[in-house]
Amino acid sequence: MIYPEFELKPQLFSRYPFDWNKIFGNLNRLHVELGFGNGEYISYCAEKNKDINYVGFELSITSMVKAQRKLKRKNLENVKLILCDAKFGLREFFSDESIDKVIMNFPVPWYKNSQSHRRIIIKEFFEILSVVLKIDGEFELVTDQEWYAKEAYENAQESGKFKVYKIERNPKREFLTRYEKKWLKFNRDIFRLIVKKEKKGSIIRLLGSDDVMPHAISRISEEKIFDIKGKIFKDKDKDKVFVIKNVYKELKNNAYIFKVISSDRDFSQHYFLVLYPKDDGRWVLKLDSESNPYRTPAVKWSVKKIMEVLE
Ligand SMILES: C[S@@+](CC[C@H](N)C(=O)[O-])C[C@H]1O[C@@H](n2cnc3c(N)ncnc32)[C@H](O)[C@@H]1O
Repeated sequence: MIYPEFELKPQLFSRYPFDWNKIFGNLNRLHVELGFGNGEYISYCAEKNKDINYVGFELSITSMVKAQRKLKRKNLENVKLILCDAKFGLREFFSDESIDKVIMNFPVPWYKNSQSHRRIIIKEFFEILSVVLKIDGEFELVTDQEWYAKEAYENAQESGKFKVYKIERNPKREFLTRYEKKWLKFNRDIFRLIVKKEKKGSIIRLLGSDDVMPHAISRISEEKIFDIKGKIFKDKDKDKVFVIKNVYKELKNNAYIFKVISSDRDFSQHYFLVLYPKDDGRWVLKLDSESNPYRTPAVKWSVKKIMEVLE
């Protein structure tokens, strides 16, 4: 984090979704960019429209740093950037009907079938949009891949909640993103899809408003600790899964550390849990202080379940 005023760390919040009016300190409209890259587009828009608040999502730390430098140079106060999967963030951090516009410029298409689950514009994405966009709010997708625009078009149509406009080929855009310039140099066609929300849908969010730090206290059988390494746990409806990748013993503190990977539906996280003895003979299991996952149902369940298994 080089300029903390531009970066929001959502894991540090205890209530979801956020009150964006409070975060920005005004009641301005809200636009969201998914995959902002090096931040050219979001900083251009935010400088031009000071009366609109912008939130950007990105997965690349390098891009995040570059984008923050741009915002600093322009001294912008109407942008917050988040390092997080855009689909997860759109679902969890925005309340119903709070966003005026969502834009995605040149998403990674994930061509291969085996990677298609990573595509953002899958059916569930339009369900999320149908909840978080205001009525008449827009989603704009710009891509150099015609099939990708068509897939998004079909998914939006199928959802039945949007007015879906015809895909435009080589639309006139007042600002060209880095990838747009790159593809235009190679004489590639550019495709734009715009959809407007007409009806509200429904979604189930993972994060709630009581996200306390999960922890468990119990008597355990210490000899069971290393036996659970490599074990996979699935709940009965398979919404939550976790695996204990490794178990370490801390020499100094008589404590143990578990490296865990958990998944809630399509969202995975890595984190560490620490297990240490109390004076009364019981043990405490909780998130390690260095580890900051979202406290999703799978994370909470992993703490409870591991303690149960060790009892
Ligand atoms: C092809 S680049 C386009 C960057 C920029 N929008 C542009 O047009 O120049 C795609 C960007 O999306 C980001 N990205 C990919 N999947 C993402 C996800 N699930 N959530 C947030 N950002 C993502 C990548 O890190 C990358 O910076």
